[in-house]
Amino acid sequence: MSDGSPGDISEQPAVRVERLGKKFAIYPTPWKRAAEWLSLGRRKLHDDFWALRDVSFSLSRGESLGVIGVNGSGKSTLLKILSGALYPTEGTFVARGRVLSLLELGTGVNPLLTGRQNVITSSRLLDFPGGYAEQKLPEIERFADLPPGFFDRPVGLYSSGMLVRLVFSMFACFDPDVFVVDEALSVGDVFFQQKCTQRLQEMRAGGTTMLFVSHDLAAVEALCDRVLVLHGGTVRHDGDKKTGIGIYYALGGAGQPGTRASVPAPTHMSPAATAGDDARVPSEAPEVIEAAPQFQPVSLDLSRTLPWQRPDMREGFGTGAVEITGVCFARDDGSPEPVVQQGQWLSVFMQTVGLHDAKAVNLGVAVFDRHNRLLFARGWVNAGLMPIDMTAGMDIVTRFAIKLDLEPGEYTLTLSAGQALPDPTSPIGWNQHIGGDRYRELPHAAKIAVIPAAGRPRTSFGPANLRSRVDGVILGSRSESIPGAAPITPNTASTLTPHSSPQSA
Ligand SMILES: Nc1ncnc2c1ncn2[C@@H]1O[C@H](COP(=O)(O)OP(=O)(O)OP(=O)(O)O)[C@@H](O)[C@H]1O
Repeated sequence: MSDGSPGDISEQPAVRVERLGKKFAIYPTPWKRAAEWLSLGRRKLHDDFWALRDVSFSLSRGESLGVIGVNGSGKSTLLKILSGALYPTEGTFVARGRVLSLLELGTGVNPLLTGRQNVITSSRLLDFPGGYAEQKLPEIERFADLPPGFFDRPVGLYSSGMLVRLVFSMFACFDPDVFVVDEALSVGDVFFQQKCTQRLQEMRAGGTTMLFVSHDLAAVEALCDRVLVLHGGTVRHDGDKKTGIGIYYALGGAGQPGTRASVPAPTHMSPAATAGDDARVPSEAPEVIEAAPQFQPVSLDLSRTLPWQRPDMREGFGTGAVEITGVCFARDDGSPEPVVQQGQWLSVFMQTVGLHDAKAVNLGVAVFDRHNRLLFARGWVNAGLMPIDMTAGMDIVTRFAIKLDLEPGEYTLTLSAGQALPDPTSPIGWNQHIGGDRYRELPHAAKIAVIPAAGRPRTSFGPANLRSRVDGVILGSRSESIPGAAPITPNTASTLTPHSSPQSA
């Protein structure tokens, strides 16, 4: 029940759900449904199934709730009720203001109409005043950033990614009071996902209340203030994210994180890695069972022509004393595709040219995930290279070799030329933070991808494969004091002996 009445909405919860329940009738066969119908209610030939039971919570204006739970826990049922697509069997809910929902993306979009016509039709269906959609059209078209001409082509010709772009842009620009979003967003490419994350954060800051259903815990972390864990249709947790995510894991959630991304297949890659001081194994690290990349300083080989591309400069900023003119990549086999298997190295080459005098230039690269989270940043100063005074016409190529032991997916690179600041307290005399004034910075200048490592057992889960060790020690048999526990025998003890499959160090 959406309550569009004005009043002082800031005082009241934006969404209030009380003892909500949804019961489905499950018929063993279709004819039993027909037979029950023909009996005019005299015979009950179905089982009742409660997909949701006794769910209560409330959300303040501008709050963002992540709804998580294992498959079939009732997440979509809850959000469909709140979006008005399903009636509850019991309980009540109030959502103040305009509720827009991205659930089941594409429903409600007419494939015969163009993107532009769909925006206008949707605004009428949503009861916006005349002229509202026309006024929003430029913003929607700009945000969707469809390939040239597609905004005026029938939506039936769109790819799934283009459809996501259109529908998200339309609903985000329609300024909802309550926005219901689901995993549909994971369909778009990494640039668009980052744009969506940023937009959702702006909407939150502007007072939009959000309900976000996802199995993607990174998205929940990035976008939500609070987490609701559903299990078997009931609430298991309503509160802080960390506890909620722990409960979700304990209930068997996120069994296969991060394997959804679809990225191009790699060409052959040699197993040997290239240089990088990160390959050094700390003294306390265990023996490396997997053939670990060796640290071999490699001089920058510029004898061959590098396949420079122009970086994406659309979001660039800075004083302009230095320009970043090119970016290109090299994998271990020398091929230039920016796609590597998990755990392999990618060399990122950055070309920088001085346009005016620029003091103490520190050149750096940063890796961002699809939720725009900074995963890694490193520049000359971090790597122990001295910043350089650049003059007009000076041409510098930097290679950043990075071991991409990240979960499969797409990532973006930000390239920067900043001004390093002297810092007498730092061991190298320079402030090692990447922040500071920028001669030039190109956010999201290029895209890279990580794909699953073929034929290699997965040695960890989560966004990054951190260096780690796992030890097990049997202290003795306590099976008598633990009811139901199997006794520890020499056989089970032998399972703690490292087996021969490769492990990460
Ligand atoms: N129309 C329906 N008729 C019968 N059962 C249904 C119907 N819709 C959903 N269910 C059942 O209700 C339960 C909750 O479904 P729901 O789609 O809300 O789960 P979910 O948490 O969104 O799952 P997932 O993560 O797989 O999308 C499931 O057991 C599902 O089979």
